[in-house]
Amino acid sequence: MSYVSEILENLQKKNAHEPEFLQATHEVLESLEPLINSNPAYEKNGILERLVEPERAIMFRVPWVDDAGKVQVNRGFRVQFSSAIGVYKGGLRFHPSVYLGIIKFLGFEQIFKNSLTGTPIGGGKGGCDFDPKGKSDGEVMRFCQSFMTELYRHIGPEVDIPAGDIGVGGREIGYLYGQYKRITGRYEGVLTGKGLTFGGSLGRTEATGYGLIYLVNEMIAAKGKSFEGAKVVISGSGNVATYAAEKAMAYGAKVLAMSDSNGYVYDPEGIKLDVVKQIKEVERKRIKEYAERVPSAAYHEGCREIWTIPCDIALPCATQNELDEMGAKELIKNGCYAVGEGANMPTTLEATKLFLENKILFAPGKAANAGGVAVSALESSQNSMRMSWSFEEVDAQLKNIMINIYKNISSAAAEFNAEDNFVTGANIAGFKKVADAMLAQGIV
Ligand SMILES: NC(=O)C1=CN([C@@H]2O[C@H](COP(=O)(O)OP(=O)(O)OC[C@H]3O[C@@H](n4cnc5c(N)ncnc54)[C@H](O)[C@@H]3O)[C@@H](O)[C@H]2O)C=CC1
Ligand SMILES: O=C(O)CCC(=O)C(=O)O
Repeated sequence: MSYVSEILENLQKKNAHEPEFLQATHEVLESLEPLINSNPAYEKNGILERLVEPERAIMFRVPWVDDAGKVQVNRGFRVQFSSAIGVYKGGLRFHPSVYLGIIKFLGFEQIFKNSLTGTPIGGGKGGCDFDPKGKSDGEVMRFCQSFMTELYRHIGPEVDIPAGDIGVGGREIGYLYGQYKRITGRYEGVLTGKGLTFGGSLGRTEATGYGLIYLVNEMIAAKGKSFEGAKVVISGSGNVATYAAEKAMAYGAKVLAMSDSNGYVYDPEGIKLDVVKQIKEVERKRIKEYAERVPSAAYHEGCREIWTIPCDIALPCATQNELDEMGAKELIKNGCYAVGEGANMPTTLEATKLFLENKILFAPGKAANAGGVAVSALESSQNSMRMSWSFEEVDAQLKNIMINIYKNISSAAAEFNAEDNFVTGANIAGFKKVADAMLAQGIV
């Protein structure tokens, strides 16, 4: 049995109840096989065994009192996966589906993504099975304060720097930051995605979505295509989806549809983003509202059918495994030529395989959505220097980082005889730097 197969078998035995973690590790390890086989030092030093086991996984009780005076208890997590190349860095997700397996898959992906950014940050992720939907501001604040009352002892600007993810935006980061400061008495860059009045970076809100478009633009330009006049379908209507839509439109694309976990809206005249922002960022309502406000749009129940809309470019920006084999078949049948993952692991393994077999240009999340964490790293740098850069400066650095990521993943793919397979390219390019740091640091 090969070294990689042995690791995969052990992973399966030890993590049988964590399908998302198994999916993420399988995808990475299988594509690393040629590199691993050509470098015996990786096996000799147990690089893969160590890489698939988090350095530390913290699980904790989060008690809080709701508006009716009832005590509620949620389960919180922080998985500090790898510090080989820098302090742990990765978002916090507040969603009822959160359990250890989701946080481990996200933390594992984060290791390679953070490495690809070219900035010195290790991989981590955290979250809670708390559902912010339908909660009052007071409830969200009390929950965040309780969450931080445990988390604060495990994080710090030289240790672990959390940020946002699903269900954690500016409001939540503000409450978390306030509680950290109150407990520790320290004003420091312990979180990113902060408000602009207390150490946040211009451009962080837009970074993941804009970064996705910068990377996809490079990928399609290499084949003589562009966003100008392209029909684009984007799932989700949160942070990543909104700013991906904004930049795609700025590049001349028409965004035909967006969604949330209940359904999608299709607007053949092109999505009006100011309406989406009002509904989602200000009123925190469902995407269904869009069709009630814009006459050219129609609402459809069920979010998976969004992929039946004919388009040139598909951007899954909502959540894991939202684009399956059925969706992939529809997209391919309707002439879609490029897919860029704004979300983390939104495409199932079977759908990814179909895209690659059919020569669809496919940008995997760990490369395509790395712009968010890259600008988080820029926010940390600004905090350390006690400086604030202009939007233009941050955006120019983001663009540069995304262009470099594209160059690195495409040259890694070519080097391993997998031209235009950016899944292999991203895994190999992200892994190399981490593995070499692990080799240099001994068995730790
Ligand atoms: N916020 C960031 O900077 C980064 C986020 N990501 C990833 O991007 C994805 C989206 O995150 P955010 O936009 O930050 O979260 P968000 O909480 O702002 O938005 C999530 C959106 O997805 C929708 N959604 C949830 N489940 C859905 C489903 N099954 N089908 C359709 N829509 C669904 C929600 O209704 C919401 O509109 C996640 O996978 C996250 O891990 C990745 C890199 C950075
Ligand atoms: O900005 C960050 O530190 C983390 C963003 C994130 O969670 C992600 O890249 O998935």
